[in-house]
Amino acid sequence: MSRPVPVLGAGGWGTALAVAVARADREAILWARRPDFASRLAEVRENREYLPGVSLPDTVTVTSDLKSAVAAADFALVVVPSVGVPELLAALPRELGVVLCAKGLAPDGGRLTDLARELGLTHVAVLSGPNHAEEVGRGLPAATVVASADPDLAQAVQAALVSPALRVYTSTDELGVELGGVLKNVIALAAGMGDGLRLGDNAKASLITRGLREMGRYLEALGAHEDTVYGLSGLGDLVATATSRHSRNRAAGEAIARGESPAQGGKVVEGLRTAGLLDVWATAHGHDLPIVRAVAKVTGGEWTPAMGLAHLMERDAKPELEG
Ligand SMILES: NC(=O)C1=CN([C@@H]2O[C@H](COP(=O)(O)OP(=O)(O)OC[C@H]3O[C@@H](n4cnc5c(N)ncnc54)[C@H](O)[C@@H]3O)[C@@H](O)[C@H]2O)C=CC1
Ligand SMILES: O=C(CO)COP(=O)(O)O
Repeated sequence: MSRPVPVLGAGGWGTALAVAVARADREAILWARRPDFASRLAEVRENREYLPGVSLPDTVTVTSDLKSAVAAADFALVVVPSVGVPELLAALPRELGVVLCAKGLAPDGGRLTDLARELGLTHVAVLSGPNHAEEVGRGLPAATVVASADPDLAQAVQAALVSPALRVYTSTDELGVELGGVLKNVIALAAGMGDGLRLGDNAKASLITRGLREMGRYLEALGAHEDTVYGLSGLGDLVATATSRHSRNRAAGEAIARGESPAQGGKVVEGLRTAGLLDVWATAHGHDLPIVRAVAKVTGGEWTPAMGLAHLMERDAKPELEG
């Protein structure tokens, strides 16, 4: 019999993934950090704070006991926001496989997969794609990709999630899949600012296209497979996030452009943290990431959204395919 799948983190995405595991006819153990929150979720069977309207199937159990959650597992889905990933990984048994689902970076701006390996975890994978929790939780059709240097782990994760509602692909390009999800949040913030400034459909399409190009340049510089940026974790997630009413990153950008707080009701907005980390990386390594620069300056409070727009529109004219 297949072992239960621990899903560590009971926000919107962790809850939706636990439901997806149940839909794949596997038992899920949903771990929440706060005992009172876990008790309430176990009783009410609906995550009213982070994913309202989605009932937990009977095959999802809820706990706040991390040790027991992972005790019988081969691998766990790690679904807390990137700021919480280092502490959680440090508390896991070294032999456990970890599937990193956060779309953010480590505190030093590095990759979460590198951090996992530095902590002695050797079975590492990432899961990423155009996957709004609100839709996956409801069983609307979606596709995603699990990438790992360890093909057995990638296939085990695929088997634990695949169902008629969720098509799960595998990839060996862990770096490309991981960083696509990180970058697209920053471009989605810019798209939201465009929405807030009422820049129109041409601007949105141009931003997505040039954003994809920027993502491709960054991924290539770091050694990703050249096609990954055009896959689910790149183009797919960029379109889903930059255009969706569900996206917190897009909504945060829109709020900033309206002069409001970017906070999204206590839900994580990864791009706000990522933009500055990526801009520092680009400056240190001599890479030109103009959209990242504009978003970092605006979210850092140095530029207004209008100044960010001018930074992008008034750059030197050049051939489309050059950079
Ligand atoms: N919401 C979505 O549709 C998707 C989110 N993601 C990614 O998944 C990650 C988690 O996002 P969501 O579930 O949406 O977040 P959320 O904002 O819905 O919930 C965050 C959850 O993490 C908990 N948490 C916060 N800080 C923590 C810490 N230091 N340690 C442990 N738990 C902590 C909170 O109590 C809450 O339960 C993010 O990196 C996000 O980019 C990826 C795909 C889809
Ligand atoms: O990653 C996501 C969809 O694939 C969720 O995006 P937001 O974090 O912007 O809501």
